[in-house]
Amino acid sequence: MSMESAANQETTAPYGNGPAAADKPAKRVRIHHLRELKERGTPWPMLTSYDMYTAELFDEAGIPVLLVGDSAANNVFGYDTSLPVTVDELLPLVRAVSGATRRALVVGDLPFGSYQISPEQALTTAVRFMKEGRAHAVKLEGGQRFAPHVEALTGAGVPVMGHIGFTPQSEHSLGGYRVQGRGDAADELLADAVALERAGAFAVVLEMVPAEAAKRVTAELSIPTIGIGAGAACDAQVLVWQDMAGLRRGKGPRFVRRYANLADTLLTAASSYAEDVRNGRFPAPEHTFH
Ligand SMILES: Nc1nc(=O)c2c([nH]1)NC[C@@H]1CN(c3ccc(C(=O)N[C@@H](CCC(=O)O)C(=O)O)cc3)CN21
Ligand SMILES: CC(C)C(=O)C(=O)O
Ligand SMILES: [Mg+2]
Repeated sequence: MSMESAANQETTAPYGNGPAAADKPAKRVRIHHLRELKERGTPWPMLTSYDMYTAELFDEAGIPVLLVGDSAANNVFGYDTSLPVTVDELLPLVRAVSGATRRALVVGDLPFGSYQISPEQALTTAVRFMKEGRAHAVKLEGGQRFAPHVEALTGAGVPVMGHIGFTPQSEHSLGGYRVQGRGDAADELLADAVALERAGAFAVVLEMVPAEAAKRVTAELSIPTIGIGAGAACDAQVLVWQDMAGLRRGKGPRFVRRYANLADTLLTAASSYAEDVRNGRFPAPEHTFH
């Protein structure tokens, strides 16, 4: 089969738009590019994604890094915290996102319980994310105490993103959603960040930390910092996509800005469809076969 007819087959797939990866050869974002952006002082965006449609759109929008967050627990599966989500639940989502992107670096978030036990467990889980999920990198929560875990992964060729500050997998020991790294804790935050960089992490998420502490960490590290509720001095920013696009209703965390109101858009669409079916206005002749 010629390349052209193979491409046509993709575009005439019965569902979806076909994998974006089929259109053109991949020019995947590389980790050293993120470091260059830091050196140039150019902030970059990261979003979560958990499915092929959002992955394809965010890739097209030029989001260089997509995170398949363990926040799928809250934003896909409807759990009240991120703790219950499993590797087996996340892997198909990672696979969907990596399969739908051409450029974005896809990071899989290791869920609670899948890496903390030992560096060996971390590597076993990370290998599943890379092989079965086709992730390009993985993320894990924790600082100095997880340096051996990060080393085990980077030593095996798995790029690792760290995550410190407020770490949702520890919300019960942290006593809820609270800003971390205030006062004396800022030194500990910096020590955690430095330990992750030394262990070979390629970037580190700073979640809900004072802007001053994030600024200091960002200045001290040569790898990019990615803030969520960590101020404008970070090298990059991340939001959960349903918060960014207003699909999730309710007030939500203070660090969110809404760029659309998908909740209202979908509610109106579904209500109009329901009304049309009930009134006999859908389907119309053009939707009907004879
Ligand atoms: N949709 C969604 N957005 C997120 O940002 C997110 C998730 N889910 N799930 C996993 C974690 C949990 N996160 C959260 C969740 C809630 C708050 C929150 O309610 N924050 C309040 C209180 C802050 C405080 O008490 O200091 C806020 O006003 O920011 C913060 C982070 C961040 N992550
Ligand atoms: C909010 C980001 C950093 C995250 O860890 C997630 O979405 O799971
Ligand atoms: Mg997470």
